[in-house]
Amino acid sequence: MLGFPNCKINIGLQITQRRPDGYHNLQSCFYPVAWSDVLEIIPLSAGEAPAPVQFTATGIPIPGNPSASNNLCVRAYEALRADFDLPPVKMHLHKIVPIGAGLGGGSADAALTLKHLNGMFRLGLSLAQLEEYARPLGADCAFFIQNRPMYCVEKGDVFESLAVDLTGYHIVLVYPNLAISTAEAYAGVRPQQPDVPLRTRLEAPLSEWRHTVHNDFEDSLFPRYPVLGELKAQMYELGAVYAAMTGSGSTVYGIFGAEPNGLAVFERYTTWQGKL
Ligand SMILES: C[C@](O)(CO)[C@H](O)COP(=O)(O)OP(=O)(O)OC[C@H]1O[C@@H](n2ccc(N)nc2=O)[C@H](O)[C@@H]1O
Ligand SMILES: Nc1ncnc2c1ncn2[C@@H]1O[C@H](COP(=O)(O)OP(=O)(O)OP(=O)(O)O)[C@@H](O)[C@H]1O
Repeated sequence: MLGFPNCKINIGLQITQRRPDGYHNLQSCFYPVAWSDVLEIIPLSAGEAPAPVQFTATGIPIPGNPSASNNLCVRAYEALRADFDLPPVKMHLHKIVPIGAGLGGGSADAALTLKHLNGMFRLGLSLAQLEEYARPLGADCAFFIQNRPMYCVEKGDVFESLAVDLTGYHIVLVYPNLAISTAEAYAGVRPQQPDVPLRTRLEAPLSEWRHTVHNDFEDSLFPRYPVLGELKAQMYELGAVYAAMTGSGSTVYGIFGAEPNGLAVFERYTTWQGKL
């Protein structure tokens, strides 16, 4: 089975509280974007399989993950195998979405692995049950089970509906070839309760977001990595209706009414553009 695990952006991100488990409570709109990896899962018969899962990867090298068994796709398989008599499989991941980029790419790979295994082997798991398997794999992972725009709270893995529809808008993403570790980014923030909840700000027209919808990680990361603020300013110079950094960085995105001219300013970086 072949699939295309897509990434996400965060539209606004308020970090409200440090939790006793070391994680942080947050409020954010998670929005799927079609920049994707490629994932293939093929069932094997027991005779052809020396190990339950044979994993290979190509494309962008996955840092800090030299052993295939650490890959989130393999961890997703193992999570299901703990509860089901899964046949052995061969998995190949072609990595395209930048890593340490605030795009949730690894979480997307893991979520699609859970969904494909559920379908291929008729495990009969509901979306809510798949989300339960996703949560321990990463705070972003459960979002990708339903993979639709949602207001995410707590660790980012509890969902509320939100009437934000950006269908038809054009998005440009720029990854400045700078990986930021999620844990390091969280260590630099000072959580606080916002004056106005993000939800209220997102319910106002998109044209107002520029002045109201904020990603709290920008406060600590923009001074440390000036390129991030420069990219955001360039998005507005090109005519973005809204621009921001996604998640814990380092990708910066701009939302435009139509495909903008002048994207050559980003040519030394890794970019992607398309329709929302
Ligand atoms: C920045 C976001 O992408 C926003 O969507 C997510 O909060 C990050 O989620 P993620 O990459 O799936 O995070 P995980 O792999 O679960 O956690 C990595 C590390 O980030 C920190 N972390 C993550 C999520 C969260 N709500 N609070 C945290 O403090 C913790 O130190 C954790 O050890
Ligand atoms: N399939 C995978 N894709 C990407 N990273 C993976 C994968 N499997 C395991 N990892 C590990 O996860 C780490 C990347 O996690 P990190 O959360 O920083 O990035 P991300 O998944 O690209 O998304 P984000 O920056 O939004 O959190 C890598 O250092 C790597 O060791």
